[in-house]
Amino acid sequence: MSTITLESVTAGYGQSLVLHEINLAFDSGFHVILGSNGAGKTTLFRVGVGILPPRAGIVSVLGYEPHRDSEVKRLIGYLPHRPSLSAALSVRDNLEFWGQVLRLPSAQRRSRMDQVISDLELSDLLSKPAASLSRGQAQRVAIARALLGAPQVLFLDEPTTGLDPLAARSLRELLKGLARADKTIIYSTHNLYEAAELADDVTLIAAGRVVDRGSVEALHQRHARAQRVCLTVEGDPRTILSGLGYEAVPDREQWIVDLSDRAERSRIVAALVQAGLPVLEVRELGSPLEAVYEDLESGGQRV
Ligand SMILES: Nc1ncnc2c1ncn2[C@@H]1O[C@H](COP(=O)(O)OP(=O)(O)OP(=O)(O)O)[C@@H](O)[C@H]1O
Repeated sequence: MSTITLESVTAGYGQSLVLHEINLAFDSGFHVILGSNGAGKTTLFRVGVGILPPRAGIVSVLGYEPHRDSEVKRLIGYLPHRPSLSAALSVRDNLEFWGQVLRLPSAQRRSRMDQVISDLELSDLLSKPAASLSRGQAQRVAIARALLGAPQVLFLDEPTTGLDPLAARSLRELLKGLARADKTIIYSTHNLYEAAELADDVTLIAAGRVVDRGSVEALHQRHARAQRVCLTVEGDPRTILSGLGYEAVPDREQWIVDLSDRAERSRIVAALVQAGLPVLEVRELGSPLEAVYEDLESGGQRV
């Protein structure tokens, strides 16, 4: 049985339904959820951690129904979209308090606190009241809190939001290590580079429905049409390319070309070679998920 399963799950707020007939299963590894603002990612996370009961369908995490079995909440680490710390408490007391909520025995609480303080580089912040933290500092404390119980399952809703580039990188490395150590990580982000770097698989959500799921490569194959490439060519390719309907923009020794379709790559390379202009390199620019995302947003292929 998978660590997390959602079967025909429907969920929403008041009169409005947000998630429709969601069927998903996750095992250990890194699972990225992608979708535009309002697509339903945070709602999916709330259902997954048991804060929002589904209207219909079955949610199971580690064999429990999270909205019914409060025990499972101690086995799940959750970073909400807008994490709230206890403003008047220091960073240390926030973590200490959370360790008590999780009912960690005191020796384990101390060792886990030491671990997350080191992992999230919080030692200089421990005596500061949470209210005085910068946004990125508060985010690091909230992530530490989510990791405190060494949970088997992590739901992290845009965790790198507000982190500076080095803190974001060190968090990504930490989480990659956890995914390798058989944890199940459900992760939402709007950063497509980050998503492509981390994901074992990506779930695409639009208007509360799962529209596709797969590895970055598989999604790229299925969805990416337009492609921006960087060509390294011996000579000036502009005349040949303009004959094929493409504009080449010079970029130092290389040329940037926007292709309307991936399949055009081989056509332009063949035309250049035939014209006596050897092509030394064709490199796709940007994240491979960019074109996937564009296709998703333009209401492209649904599966
Ligand atoms: N507490 C709430 N009450 C009513 N409607 C809500 C509530 N929270 C979210 N919604 C609505 O549910 C829909 C999905 O919101 P959700 O926060 O799940 O999207 P999201 O994919 O996480 O978006 P974002 O990328 O902006 O964080 C939106 O239309 C939103 O307005």
